[in-house]
Amino acid sequence: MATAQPNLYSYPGIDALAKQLRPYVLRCQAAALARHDTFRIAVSGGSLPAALARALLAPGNGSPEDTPQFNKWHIFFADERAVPLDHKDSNYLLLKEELLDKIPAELGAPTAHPIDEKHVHDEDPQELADLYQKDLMRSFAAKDSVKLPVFDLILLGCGPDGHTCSLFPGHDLLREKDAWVAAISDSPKPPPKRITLTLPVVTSAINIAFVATGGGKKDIMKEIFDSEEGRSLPCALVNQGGGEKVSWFTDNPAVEGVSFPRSSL
Ligand SMILES: O=C(O)[C@H](O)[C@@H](O)[C@H](O)[C@H](O)COP(=O)(O)O
Repeated sequence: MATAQPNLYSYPGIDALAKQLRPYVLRCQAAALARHDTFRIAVSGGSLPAALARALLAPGNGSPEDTPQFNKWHIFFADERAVPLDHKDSNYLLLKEELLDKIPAELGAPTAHPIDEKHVHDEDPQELADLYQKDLMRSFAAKDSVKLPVFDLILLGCGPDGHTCSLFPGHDLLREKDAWVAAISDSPKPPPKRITLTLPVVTSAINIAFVATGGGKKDIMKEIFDSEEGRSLPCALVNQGGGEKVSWFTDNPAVEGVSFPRSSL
């Protein structure tokens, strides 16, 4: 378990947040391309795709450091709902509409890794999770040769109950140690059937970033950052497991009243 603290950044609003999220993501990109000439990331649903698009689709200064090289990106899903890819609840559809469809051709096209939609209507989403894990194995080498996939960056949201990915407070899935991808059939946030990266995969990433905005988040942010009782919340477990690899991009209303010290970039 990591000992160093996560970084908590706070900005006046979503525009200022997006301006800082962009160089953060692009620094992660540069380090990943230097390491293995590919940038492997995982993204969540909710408000995250729109924030990411606001950061990355803004005009840059044209320098290589400030330019997304999307043709080197492999985008996986931190969690996904067991619905067809054109369903309104699909995180893939959300990312496609918010970001993928809007990337100018000259920036190249990322390789997206959606779920296998042939299995979205199965009674049990386990097959969907197993197939997604196989997709990860193809990208991150066979599971036997690497214990866990190491993403260059995982981008997460924080639910009002402290969930992240589809890892919900008090759920058995939080104890999963072996699987890379797990199935859940009783998600408290609809729709109930989903797949999710597991906690060990999330905390093994080289960089982990949360985006949390709006006054609706301030109570749960206090629990996650300031209270003992909040230590078992999924977001707090990511903080404990990821330590200084974790960065929170928030706006001021989301962290109003939070005493945890702010970092600056
Ligand atoms: O597919 C999902 O349901 C999400 O991945 C989920 O974990 C989300 O990130 C949080 O619920 C925060 O959502 P907001 O960013 O919309 O608050």
